[in-house]
Amino acid sequence: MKDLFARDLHRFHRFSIRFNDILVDFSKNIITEQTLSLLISLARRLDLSGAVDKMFSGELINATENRAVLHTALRNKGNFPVLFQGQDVMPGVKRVLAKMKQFSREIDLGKLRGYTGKAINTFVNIGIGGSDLGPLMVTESLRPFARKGVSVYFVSNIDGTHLAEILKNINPETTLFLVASKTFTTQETMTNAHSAREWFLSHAGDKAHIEKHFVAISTNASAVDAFGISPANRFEFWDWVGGRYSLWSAIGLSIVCYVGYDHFDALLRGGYEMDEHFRTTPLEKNIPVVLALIGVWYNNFFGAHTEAILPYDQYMHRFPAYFQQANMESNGKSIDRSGKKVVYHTGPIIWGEPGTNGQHAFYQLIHQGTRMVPADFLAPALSHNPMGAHHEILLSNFFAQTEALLSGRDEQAVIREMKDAGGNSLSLETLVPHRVFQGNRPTNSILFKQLTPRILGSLIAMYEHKIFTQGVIWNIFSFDQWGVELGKDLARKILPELGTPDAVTNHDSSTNGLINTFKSMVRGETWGGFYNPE
Ligand SMILES: O=P(O)(O)OC[C@H]1O[C@H](O)[C@H](O)[C@@H](O)[C@@H]1O
Repeated sequence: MKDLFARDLHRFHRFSIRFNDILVDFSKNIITEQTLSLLISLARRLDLSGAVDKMFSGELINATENRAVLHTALRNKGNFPVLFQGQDVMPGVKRVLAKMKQFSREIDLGKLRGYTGKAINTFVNIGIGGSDLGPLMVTESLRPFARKGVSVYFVSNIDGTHLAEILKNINPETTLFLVASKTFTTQETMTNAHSAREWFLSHAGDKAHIEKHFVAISTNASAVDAFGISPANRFEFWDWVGGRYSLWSAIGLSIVCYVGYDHFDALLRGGYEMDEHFRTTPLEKNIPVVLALIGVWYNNFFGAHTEAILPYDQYMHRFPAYFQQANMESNGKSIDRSGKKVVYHTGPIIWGEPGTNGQHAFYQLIHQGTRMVPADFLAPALSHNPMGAHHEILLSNFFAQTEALLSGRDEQAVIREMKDAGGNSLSLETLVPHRVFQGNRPTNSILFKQLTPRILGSLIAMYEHKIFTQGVIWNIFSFDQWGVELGKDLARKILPELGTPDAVTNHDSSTNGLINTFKSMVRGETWGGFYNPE
């Protein structure tokens, strides 16, 4: 890469794209113009543009679930009709948005009141996976835009500790629970929702009060009824919204409660703007496409296993976790669209933490480890919390890290520096190889003006379309998630076994041993060695 930069003084201009208030610099990659044009030919050969049209026009591209993939309709600010099976989905989308807006107004006006007449000021989203990570990541990212005096909590884990710790902090009189589940059958969410309802009733007494304290967000009207939430308190969405792409739907209600409808609307606008960019920009200048192709380049030609997402913004601390689900659940597949096993690698492992924390934790491996870790660095030019030199220090680290990863530090430079610092010849010899940085480690830098709802919307949609593009290249179905089923099925079978006094013998010896030791620990037995079925 260093040579490529030396040979071409305009490399930054050639390999970066500006879109609204976002700059995507992909020049610090091991690519030339030829690399990109070959990768773009690959995308053309696989008819990426045709695939994009199919998604936006509501074809059943989620073939293994026989569903369309239309989360883009949820943020369709162009107001053009979006047909699904011959019917325009936009009137339904607008109806739900209007209901969310009205709900937001009622919060603003203090009209949303609990069973004792006090104003609701606490919102607890109960959901998991796509019904948790999206709204959680967005509310965290948009904290500077929060309504005054309002708090939001997220309960996802089936571990009772998650709910219990939140219940300690909230007042049933002023709390609204948002039960968010596409299917309304997810074990964790339904268990948490029932426990929250019991807790609420233990304070409020009368079941009639539930109406003021529970709303549901779901595609499953009858299950919502069965839970005891009235249709007036149900916010609907549709099968053509994938769980991990659903924050734009009514699943975003907790975002609306926390930051208000107008900011949610700006988030949708940002998403829409990126959709338009993705739909209409030639592949060479198309941000999600270029990022996707660069990802394919390392994944399939360099053997990179992972991709790091490193936001230099504390508010974005859940951004890597959100895209861990979006990406790994979408592209963690090994069967292609014709049902055959793929003969190449598909989705990478996604991980990351906010900078600069990561620098003091795992960057050592990124700089000097044996594996290539392509990394995206994201940072805002302006902080919401200007405080002394904090932001300049933060950004100096952002710039320094990608520069260090590109340039490294060779032996001569290490020796020079050590001599300048007065090292003796013995320490020179032993230490030099350890202090050399090879460099040539790829990064994308995504610099944006400020973390606003609109820019956040664009950044989320950018990664969504990157994932989509890679799914097309790898010829896999990105919108199903059959891989989460087996564990769920087995847990359902194991659950009743945990309550019986007898030892289990019907699993492999490890699983038997673990279950039986668990039972013995719960019974308070003293340690008697390993369980032996004989
Ligand atoms: O929204 P729900 O129906 O409760 O689903 C919640 C989550 O659980 C499933 O297991 C899927 O893996 C996720 O994609 C989904 O977001």
